This record gives sequence, C-alpha cells and structure tokens, in this order.
Amino acid sequence: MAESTVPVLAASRLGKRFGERVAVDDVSFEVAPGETYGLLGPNGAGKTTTIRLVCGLLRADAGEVRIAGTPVGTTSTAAKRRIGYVPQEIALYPDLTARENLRFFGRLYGLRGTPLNRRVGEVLELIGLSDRATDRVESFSGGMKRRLNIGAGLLHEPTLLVLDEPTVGVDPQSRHAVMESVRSFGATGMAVLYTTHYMEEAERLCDRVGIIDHGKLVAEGTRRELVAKLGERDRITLSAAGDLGVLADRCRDLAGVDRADVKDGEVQLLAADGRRLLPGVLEAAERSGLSLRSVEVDEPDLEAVFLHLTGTALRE
Ligand SMILES: Nc1ncnc2c1ncn2[C@@H]1O[C@H](COP(=O)(O)OP(=O)(O)OP(=O)(O)O)[C@@H](O)[C@H]1O
Repeated sequence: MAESTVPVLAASRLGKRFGERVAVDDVSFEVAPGETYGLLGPNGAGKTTTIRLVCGLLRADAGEVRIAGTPVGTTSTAAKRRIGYVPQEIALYPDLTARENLRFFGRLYGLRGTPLNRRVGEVLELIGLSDRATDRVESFSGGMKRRLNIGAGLLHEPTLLVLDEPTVGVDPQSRHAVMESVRSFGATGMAVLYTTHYMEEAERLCDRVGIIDHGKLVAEGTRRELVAKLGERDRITLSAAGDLGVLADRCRDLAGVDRADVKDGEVQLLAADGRRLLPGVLEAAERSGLSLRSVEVDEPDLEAVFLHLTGTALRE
C-alpha cells in the first residue's frame, strides 16, 4: 500500500481498566495524513487515557495502536518517534527564553548544531512566537506558554501531533491564538489528534470528531455527518413584509425543503442543508413580491448531537 493511503494513526479496539473502573472501552478510530481529528467528551470520559495509550505511555489491556502502519508498544521507539505529544501540563523553564527552551528540548530529541538552529527557527515561526524568541518564558501570557509547549512537541517533525486539551485554563484571546496555531498545522500536512471538552473547538478545528463518553466512542464523523445521523435539520427563518402564506407555499415547493410554516410572524423552513437553499429562497421571495427583512440559518451543533447520544449536556 502507498504510504499516503495508510492512516497516520490506527487505534483498534483499545481497552484500559484501572482496577474496577473501565476508563477506555473498545475504542477504534483512524486519523488520515493531514487530518485534524478531535476527541470530544466531558471530564473523565477517557480522552487522556486514550491518548496515553496512543502514545505508548500506558499499556493497553486490549487492542492495538499503529502509527503509519507500525505497532506502538510501551517499549518500541520507532513508531513513537513519529509522534509529538503535548501534555496538559506546561513543561517549560521559566527563566530561559523561548529559543533556549526549544533548543533544550531539541537536544533531547538528538538535534544538534545547524539542524537544531534551523528547526528551532521554523518552530518559532509556526507557533507565531518569532518576535518573542529572546524573551524569558516567565514574562509570557498563558496562551504563549501553551504555544511554546506545543512547539516543544514539534521539534522532531512528527507525523502526528497529539494535543491534550491545549486550551484549558487559557483566557479567550489566547485560546484563539492557540487554535489558530493548531489550524495552521493541518496545512503543513501534519496529522493532529486533539482532545477537548469544548464543542466550539471541535467544530472549528477538526475535520472529523469522535464523541467519547464513559470510555466509549459513541459516534464519529464530520459535524455534518454527525448531525445528519440524528436526523436533525437546519432551520431557516425568514422575516418579510407581505403575504407570508404565499412565501411559505413557494418555499415548500423548493427541492430540499422538508417543511415550510408561518410561525410567530415569520416563515420557518426545515431542510437538510440550509445554506444551499438560500439562492432558491431569495428567488421565491422575489417571485412572491415580498421584500425580505432578514434571513437566518441555524445549523444544529455538536452540543445537540452529544445531548442526543448521551442524554447529558457536554458542560455540566
Ligand atoms: N491512573 C489512574 N488510576 C485510576 N483511575 C484513573 C487513572 N487515570 C484515569 N482514571 C480514571 O479513568 C477515567 C477516564 O479518565 P481520563 O483522564 O482519561 O478522562 P478525560 O476524558 O481525559 O478527562 P479530563 O479531561 O478530566 O482529563 C476517569 O474515571 C478517571 O478517574
């Protein structure tokens, strides 16, 4: 098989218990080259345990992990070298500069001399900290420390970057910067495994999402696939001046519209793909001789999917 068609990560039927507690229960998923895959679930769902198994930091009771086709064990190093693991805890030296920290971690990976300097420069660029390279880390914001922590995991040019809740405890502005950095990694062709309990992060960053609850992967797919599995529909709300009944009738005839009703002085449509319908809806309004005041499309989100699948809200 060609290298590019082999998943960067293939986790197959992983299981892990701590005493009587089942932390990870028969979990399987794959991450393709260049893909950002999110494990989304509440605290205690089993995300950290899953990624510790993936990185070979914990021994699985059942199942197997392969990195680009090579099995990962707690003792093997070849597959593990292809992974960049960024733990939740910040592990930096506050009295060293950003560059000095990266040089230190780079040496741990066996980099020396010119290749080390070149890679440290590239990583500083990648995490957006080139202009702060010579500042001591103790002067950094929480988000900058997080980005540098991520940078330490990038030095050896991993095929797969594994991030455990990288925005926990970070203020909203820094959170945005961390997310922007992660988003740019996908463009470099690196695969990313990202855990979070924030639905918006999974939606914004991840190509595909696996929803994990009580140690089980209860569903996976793109946001649209997950929402479609539930039979949830987009809602389009039209506010207009004129005969709303005529507009509703016209819209009902459009291909892709499941329902069209006049409700609370507005026309409400239900459809599988609301955005695709918009041109037809605008044309229908024009043909009905109505002037539209506003058009809103509400797409069901992962929060709704999570609630549906588990019966509980994501943030409790
Ligand atoms: N070393 C351990 N010993 C005993 N139980 C553990 C251990 N590590 C995790 N667990 C338990 O396994 C379950 C899953 O924990 P895990 O840390 O994987 O969840 P998580 O989804 O990463 O949550 P969080 O976001 O809070 O870290 C929890 O019930 C936790 O208490």
